Amino acid sequence: MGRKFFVGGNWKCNGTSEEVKKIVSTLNAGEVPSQDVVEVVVSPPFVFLQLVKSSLRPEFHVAAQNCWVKKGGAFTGEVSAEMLVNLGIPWVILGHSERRLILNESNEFVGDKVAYALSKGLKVIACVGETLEQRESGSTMEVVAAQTKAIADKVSNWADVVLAYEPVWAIGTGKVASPAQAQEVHSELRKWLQANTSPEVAATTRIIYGGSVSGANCKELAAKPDVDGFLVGGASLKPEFIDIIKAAEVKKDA
Ligand SMILES: O=C[C@H](O)COP(=O)(O)O
Repeated sequence: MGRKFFVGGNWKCNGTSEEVKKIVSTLNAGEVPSQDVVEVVVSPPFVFLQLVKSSLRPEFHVAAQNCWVKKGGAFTGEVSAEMLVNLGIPWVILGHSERRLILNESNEFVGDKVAYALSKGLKVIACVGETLEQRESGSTMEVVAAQTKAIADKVSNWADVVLAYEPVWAIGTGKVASPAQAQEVHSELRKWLQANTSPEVAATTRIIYGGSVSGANCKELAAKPDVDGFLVGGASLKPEFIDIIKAAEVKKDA
């Protein structure tokens, strides 16, 4: 199938330059599986992207946490896809639930952003996920399918997309989805891709899990067949991120 394990570290709105340097030196010193086995991408705030890019070990890559929905111009406070490309930033996270829920980014807006970023040559970590209320009302699949559809409607080439399933109730709460819960949604998302894009896209697109992933729970999650990696928040700021990267070995041995 060839889905290389993918571990993203989303640093969110955290860090001083001193802290960032410390995290980078921990990452640089970490013993991790080779890049044939795992792809690692860390996502510092915009202002630290260059610092991280220039000091991080070369086999790890960087991602921005957002970009503007179309060509740059009179959009105060925004950063365009063109700027990221110009600075050699290969990845961008789009549709994170913190942006969907706090900044009111709609499914369609996220779909437009993903399509525009891809058209400029960026690779995209596209996030989907349900709230606790939606899960409890039984609409998890309906919600994540609608979020994925808004992307699929505008995107034909999925080769540069990693789909991150991040249940909102698990983000930053310490309440991780069980491996079975993650597997269930990932498997349904893969079925959705099979039915609505193509069997090839379904078989090759990496679907990663995010929400309170830690050094302690990552191996069990990684053992599930449709969990192709992680998008890690809080733990990506800590040395245990190295242990999470090492969870890729679970797949190698599978
Ligand atoms: O993008 C990462 C997710 O929001 C997960 O964050 P967390 O690992 O702190 O729960």
